[in-house]
Amino acid sequence: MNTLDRTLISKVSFNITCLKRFLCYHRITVGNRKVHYLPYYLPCPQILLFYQQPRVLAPKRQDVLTVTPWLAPIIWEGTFNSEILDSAYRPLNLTIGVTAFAIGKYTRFVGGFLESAEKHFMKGYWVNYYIFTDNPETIPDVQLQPGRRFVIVPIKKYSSWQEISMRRMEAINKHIAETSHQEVDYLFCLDIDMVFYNAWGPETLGDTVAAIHPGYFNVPRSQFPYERRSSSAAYIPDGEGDFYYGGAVFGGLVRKVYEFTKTCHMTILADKANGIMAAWQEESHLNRHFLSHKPSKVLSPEYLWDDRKPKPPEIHLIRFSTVDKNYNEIRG
Ligand SMILES: CC(=O)N[C@H]1[C@@H](OP(=O)(O)OP(=O)(O)OC[C@H]2O[C@@H](n3ccc(=O)[nH]c3=O)[C@H](O)[C@@H]2O)O[C@H](CO)[C@H](O)[C@@H]1O
Ligand SMILES: [Mn+2]
Repeated sequence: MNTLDRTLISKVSFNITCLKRFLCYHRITVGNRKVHYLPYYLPCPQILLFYQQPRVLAPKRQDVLTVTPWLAPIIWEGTFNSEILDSAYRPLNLTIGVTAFAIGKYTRFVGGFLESAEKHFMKGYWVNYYIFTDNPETIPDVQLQPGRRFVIVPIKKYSSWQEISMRRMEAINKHIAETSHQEVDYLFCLDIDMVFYNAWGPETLGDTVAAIHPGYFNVPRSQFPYERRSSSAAYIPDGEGDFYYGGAVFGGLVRKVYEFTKTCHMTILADKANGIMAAWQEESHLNRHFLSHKPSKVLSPEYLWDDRKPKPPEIHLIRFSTVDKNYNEIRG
């Protein structure tokens, strides 16, 4: 038996255990030109999945809005099948980046954030964590799963918490331009005072992704804390607005996040030149931007919850949530 045959046979015995494969035959000629057919299996390009039929007249969720008026999906537990999504996204070999800032006392959140992300965030995908900090020595050494990488990005500390929060747009934008555009396909920009409790997977991937703030998913837009002064570049007049998005979660294709952070940084600088700071800093600018540049995917408050809030019946699964903290102590 020649080497080719041997490889083929070992392939057969390997693949026989794997059900989701195509059975094929290899045509080989041996010595006296006699034709043999050896069976072997190829990875099936369209893996057969068995799942419940989606029913046109039986939507999975009737208690919540699952699509925006501009036809972007709003992601809620029960509306998607992770297996189908994984079978579409896994073969793409994507790398997902995460930026999170740990400046001053916020370094204390890094351990809980990373440990929980290792359990729940984009399991089975390549992941790069970019932790921006003014104090690299205090960042704990968290054991990462294979295929996941941790990068410390040294950054200076601004004096006020408002400035620290707003300057994230500038720092992320610069980092994409210099480094991460070559390293990741998608990028999520997240607050660090948060913990993952449940799976965050490929259902969150989209060109531009925003998350509905947990404090305002059930109130009329007149009560959204948008910037209401017309002198600000983040101004949104009464009677306008879709959702109130949180500043703690946004993302998308890395080049879209580049464009988005660039615009927000520019509008923040325009306000600064006019001696004004928006009501909720960069979150106000983010909301202004997403009003005229609608996100292509919207994450429900499952993806941006707050530990201090009781869980209402519409929230079936809390995935990522703000940990309780003493604002006076930590920002002081
Ligand atoms: C849930 C949510 O949507 N949160 C937003 C909200 O308040 P938050 O109360 O969530 O803001 P925050 O105190 O968590 O600050 C935002 C983030 O900036 C970083 N940081 C801040 C201060 C500091 O001293 N060191 C430091 O590292 C850290 O990554 C933190 O998570 O409004 C902020 C702007 O006012 C941001 O838009 C937050 O994303
Ligand atoms: Mn926060």
